[in-house]
Amino acid sequence: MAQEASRLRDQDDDTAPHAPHPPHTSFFAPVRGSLAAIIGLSLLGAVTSVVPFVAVVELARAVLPALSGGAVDPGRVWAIVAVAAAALFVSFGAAWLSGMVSHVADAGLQHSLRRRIVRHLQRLPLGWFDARSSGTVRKLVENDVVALHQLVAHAIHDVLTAIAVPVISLVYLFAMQWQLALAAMVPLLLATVAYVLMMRGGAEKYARYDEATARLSGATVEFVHGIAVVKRFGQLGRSHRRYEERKDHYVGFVDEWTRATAVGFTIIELLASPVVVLVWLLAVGVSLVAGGAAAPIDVLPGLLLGLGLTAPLMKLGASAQFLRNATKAQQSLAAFLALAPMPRPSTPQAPDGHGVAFADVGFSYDGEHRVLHDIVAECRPGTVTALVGPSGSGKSTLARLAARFYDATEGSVTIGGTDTREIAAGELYRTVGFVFQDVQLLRASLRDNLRLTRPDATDAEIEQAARTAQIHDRIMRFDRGYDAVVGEDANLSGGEEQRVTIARALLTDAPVLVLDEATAFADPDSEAAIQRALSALATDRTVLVVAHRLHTVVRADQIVVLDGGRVVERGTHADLVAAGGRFARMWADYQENHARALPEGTAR
Ligand SMILES: Nc1ncnc2c1ncn2[C@@H]1O[C@H](COP(=O)(O)OP(=O)(O)OP(=O)(O)O)[C@@H](O)[C@H]1O
Repeated sequence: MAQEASRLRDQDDDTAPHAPHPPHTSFFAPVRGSLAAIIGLSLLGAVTSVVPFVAVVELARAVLPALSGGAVDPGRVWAIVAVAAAALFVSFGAAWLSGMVSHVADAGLQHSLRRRIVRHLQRLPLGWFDARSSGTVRKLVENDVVALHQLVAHAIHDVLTAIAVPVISLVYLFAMQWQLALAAMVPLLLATVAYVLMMRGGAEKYARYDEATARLSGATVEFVHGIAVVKRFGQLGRSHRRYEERKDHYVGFVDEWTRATAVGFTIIELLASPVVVLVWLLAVGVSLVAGGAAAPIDVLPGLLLGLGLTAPLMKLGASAQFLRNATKAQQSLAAFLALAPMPRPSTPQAPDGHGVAFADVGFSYDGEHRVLHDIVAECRPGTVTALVGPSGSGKSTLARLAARFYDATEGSVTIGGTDTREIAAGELYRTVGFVFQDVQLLRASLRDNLRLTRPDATDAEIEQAARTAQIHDRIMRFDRGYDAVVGEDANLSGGEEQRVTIARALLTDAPVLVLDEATAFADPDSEAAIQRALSALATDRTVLVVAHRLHTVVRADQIVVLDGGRVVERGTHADLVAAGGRFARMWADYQENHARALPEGTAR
């Protein structure tokens, strides 16, 4: 087990495993020794748990002669009692030890698995997180790992015991009195047949059950989360109806399944119940004795051990559910760990400067549909480049390539002349900061949120960044100022949250900044504040902004117009308007539609 501990440590070693673990085989490999010990101990526990019953039979044989005036051998009686006591002791000890070993192995396995998951998460392309909710990650780290816990810590021991005890008992019974042994098998076989018949099509039923559960939880989350939006747009009835429909579907399915299996379960319970088994074995035993096929003492083993044959069957049913969950969890963990990590450079290079250049960049998310074609663009340090274009033209995708959320499928993205694929991840994240539409503030103080990417920032630096991002005054209006906790006493509007993230980006000191839809939530007042904050960001930095509202890019040094994943125009606002092309038409439309919404002082 010391070796196992070191193997688990090796798996956790952040520096070691460039070599990926083969996903399927390696889950349990580090605890293989413990698993063997659990199996051995469970079997030992099963064998020794039968011994006291055998001892009772032998004790009866030893003392019965006394009833007919015969002599009892006290030495033999004590020997039997000693064996029974020792077996009981070993049986309990083995069960205890097996529980200990399995829980220790399980704790190590969970720890190692969680770390593997987290480490793998760190290596996945950032784009993977774009397309997934935190629920996906939570399911992997929590539910799937817990499903494996049930397997290692409980199911292996339970299943082995549930199979081994009846098998050992039957072997003993056949050795003692085969007719009664056969009779003892009857309830067991009938209950097994009933169970198999009842569970026919079980895989499909479980799949439908899982689907109904997932649909119901989806509808519940949608109903609860979206309640404000839904109410506002008068859709409460519809959302509630969807929830009701899914709840009815779920309840209907469970009801139908329960009805279909209720009779079967009752029959199994009856067949397995001690009273029924006892009456059956007594009837068979009495008729065997009456027919002269067995002596009364030969019936005793059947009565004692026959009773214990069917009970484990019930346990097996519950364990089967654990095994099913563990198999599914193992599959989803294996699929996750098999995801290709972002390739790491073998000899990382540092960028020389912080200009960003796209050279003949092509990109496809799925390997089939190209969303960017032959993009050539250069963003010089100290300038703002705005990406504009119709919805779906590839603006966000191009911006994300600069932050290496994904790697270009063709061509290259360079920062300071160095291909982003050749820059070490830490260096790249220090170089490129991003503020995306999906503002992520943690449930922590505003101060901690601001210095998230630069933990050593001083209070003065934090305040300076907040002032530049036009959010300092708002923060000071909270009773606890910078110590106010987001979501507790610091409740911010969408625009205010964005200014906090801009302040955070300012503090990061990243020389390249990628901003996507940074003004999406803003009202006209906070939008003007955000514009001032963005201008502050641009000083000495290379800034790439994905812009929807064209007035926000009037002052950009360069506007790159995308359409259908291609660059169709580029230039300053004045150049492009004068050229009378694609941008000029977009600008004219925009002015017509938004003229009244433009904040004061905006170029028109
Ligand atoms: N994670 C993804 N997986 C697959 N396809 C994607 C993904 N993200 C975007 N796309 C597709 O790539 C194309 C470009 O999308 P992108 O979001 O870059 O455009 P956009 O110009 O930023 O659009 P919008 O202005 O609507 O945000 C679209 O066809 C979109 O459906």
